[in-house]
Amino acid sequence: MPYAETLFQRMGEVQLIRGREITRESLQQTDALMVRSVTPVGSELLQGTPIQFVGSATAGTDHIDISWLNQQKIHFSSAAGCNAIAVVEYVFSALFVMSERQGFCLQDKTVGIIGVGHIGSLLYQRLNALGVRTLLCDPPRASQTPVDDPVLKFWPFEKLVNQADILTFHTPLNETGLYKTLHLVDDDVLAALPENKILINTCRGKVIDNRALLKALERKKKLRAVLDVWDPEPEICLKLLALVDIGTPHIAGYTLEGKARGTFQIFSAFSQFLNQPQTIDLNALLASADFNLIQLNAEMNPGRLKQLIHLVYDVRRDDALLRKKAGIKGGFDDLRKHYQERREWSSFCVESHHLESRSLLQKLGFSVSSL
Ligand SMILES: NC(=O)C1=CN([C@@H]2O[C@H](COP(=O)(O)OP(=O)(O)OC[C@H]3O[C@@H](n4cnc5c(N)ncnc54)[C@H](O)[C@@H]3O)[C@@H](O)[C@H]2O)C=CC1
Ligand SMILES: O=C(O)C(=O)[C@H](O)COP(=O)(O)O
Repeated sequence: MPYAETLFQRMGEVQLIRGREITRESLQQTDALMVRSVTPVGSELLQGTPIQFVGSATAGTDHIDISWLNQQKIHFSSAAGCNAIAVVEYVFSALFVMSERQGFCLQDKTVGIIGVGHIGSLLYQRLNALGVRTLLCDPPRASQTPVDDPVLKFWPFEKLVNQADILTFHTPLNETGLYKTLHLVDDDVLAALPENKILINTCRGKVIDNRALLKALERKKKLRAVLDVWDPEPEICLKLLALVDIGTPHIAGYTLEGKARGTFQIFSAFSQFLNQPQTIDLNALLASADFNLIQLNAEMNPGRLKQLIHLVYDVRRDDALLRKKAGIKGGFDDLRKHYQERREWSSFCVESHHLESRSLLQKLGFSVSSL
């Protein structure tokens, strides 16, 4: 949780504990608890502790028993949308790797986005800017959007699965309920899936039944998978890793900006909870990126865009490291803890003579300037 110590010590004494090692005993003198996704928070951890505030510097909240916290009148705050840009940039990097390996052009494919919240809508915007056809599926939003809304058309899951060539998942993990996402992709969905689909999962491992996916990939069905999230983690299924095209250790959201925004969001919520609101400029705290200026001396085209995107972040780096370390005990967590700094596209300024190239890059989220 970058900057956590610097920020939270403005409010009191800070104790740092590893996320998987927090115990009830260690919280006996603690007023507020700030976690990330690896710490389950509920009665087992907090019953009998003086905790009054819980913050999670993450977008997902499935590790938090929110209804128990509400019952106990423990204030909870998470970091909605903090790492949406990071996940979208990860998906772009993976899409370009797959297009190169499979020899297709993204503009000839249809991308189905399942879950159109912070991440899904930004992905939709950026794919649109690139002229890639997208189909959207988000039943909770569809139930609130007027059916005749000309801008947003939501597809039922089964229909979208058939129509789209690439399926990318951006839902929360809902274990039960009307909008359950647990094993949204199961044996039945995989059996009915037409050939040559690409599945990308960057939301939660359990949204795809990993046992069913392994079986489908073993049957050598013409199916491709990109997995950042696994069931289980951190000791992932090595057989599954061997069969996916790209496998990474739950780092899709790990840009420095994304993580820092998470810390800032819960810090800001905590300072308001204490009635001591604070104004802090995130950009003033972030160090400038190691590289931040790129000169584009030709007009932007798909090949150059792929090169540029992989220059900034190439998902194959994380895939190679995971394949090397996943079999070693603690390897998955180690890669996450010592993650090599990754920056968002906006931290790179692309200089170009071409107005159209600059306009496209700007829509995609790069900073631009004219040469
Ligand atoms: N791999 C990583 O590092 C990261 C993973 N995540 C995961 O991605 C998830 C999505 O993140 P955000 O877009 O920020 O969340 P969000 O809450 O902004 O959006 C989630 C969207 O999914 C929709 N949804 C809910 N149930 C659905 C269903 N059954 N079918 C289709 N859509 C459904 C919601 O209506 C909402 O629009 C998070 O909950 C988290 O689990 C988020 C950030 C980083
Ligand atoms: O924000 C989320 O949701 C995520 O999945 C996180 O980015 C994952 O990172 P950790 O919280 O496990 O460090």
